[in-house]
Amino acid sequence: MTTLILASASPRRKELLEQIGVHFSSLAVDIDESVRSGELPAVYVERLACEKAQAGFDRSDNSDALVLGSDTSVVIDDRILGKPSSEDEAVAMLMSLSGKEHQVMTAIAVVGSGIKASQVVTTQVKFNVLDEKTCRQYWATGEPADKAGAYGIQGLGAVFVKSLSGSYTGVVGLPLTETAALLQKHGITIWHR
Ligand SMILES: Cc1cn([C@H]2C[C@H](O)[C@@H](COP(=O)(O)OP(=O)(O)OP(=O)(O)O)O2)c(=O)[nH]c1=O
Repeated sequence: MTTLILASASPRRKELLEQIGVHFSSLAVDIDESVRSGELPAVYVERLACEKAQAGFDRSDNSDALVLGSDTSVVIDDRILGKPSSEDEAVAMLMSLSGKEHQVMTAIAVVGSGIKASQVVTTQVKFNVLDEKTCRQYWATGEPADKAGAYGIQGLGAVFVKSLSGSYTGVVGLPLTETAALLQKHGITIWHR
């Protein structure tokens, strides 16, 4: 049986993978997350997911393991929003999403011996109109700091979301339908088989 390693430090990704009954271990990887000049958002998230999976495979001492990596970015008008590094940046990100539709792109990638596969899952999210005071109060809760686009749909940030079309779990960080299919294709068992 192939063993699975999740190359991630994200508690959300761990919880999501546990949710579908997959057995795995985790490994934190550190890669350079800078965007290359002219790099398209979908190309960027897919490259990062592949680099995380590859870094996990290189670090693991089990060459029979399959390593899963993932990356999430919020995209508004083709601009990539990663994690905010300050209150002002978070407020600017949230205000740029206010009253508009944006995309959340999450890429998943697997790397194993002779295996390299990846996929990007895009979800459309419409935001309510926000005001700056609310954005500052939201920053003070601590929730936005470690999240792409400075919000968490699974937390207090749920009140900002008017509608969504696509993968809810993809927005949280790991699109479960596509992840289950990718893992099963490479010999990993999920809850039912
Ligand atoms: C939009 C959105 C993002 N996020 C999170 C998902 C990701 O964990 C994070 C984006 O950062 P990532 O760089 O994708 O991942 P990470 O640094 O948290 O973890 P890893 O170790 O796997 O690299 O934003 C939410 O939790 N909820 C949301 O609604």
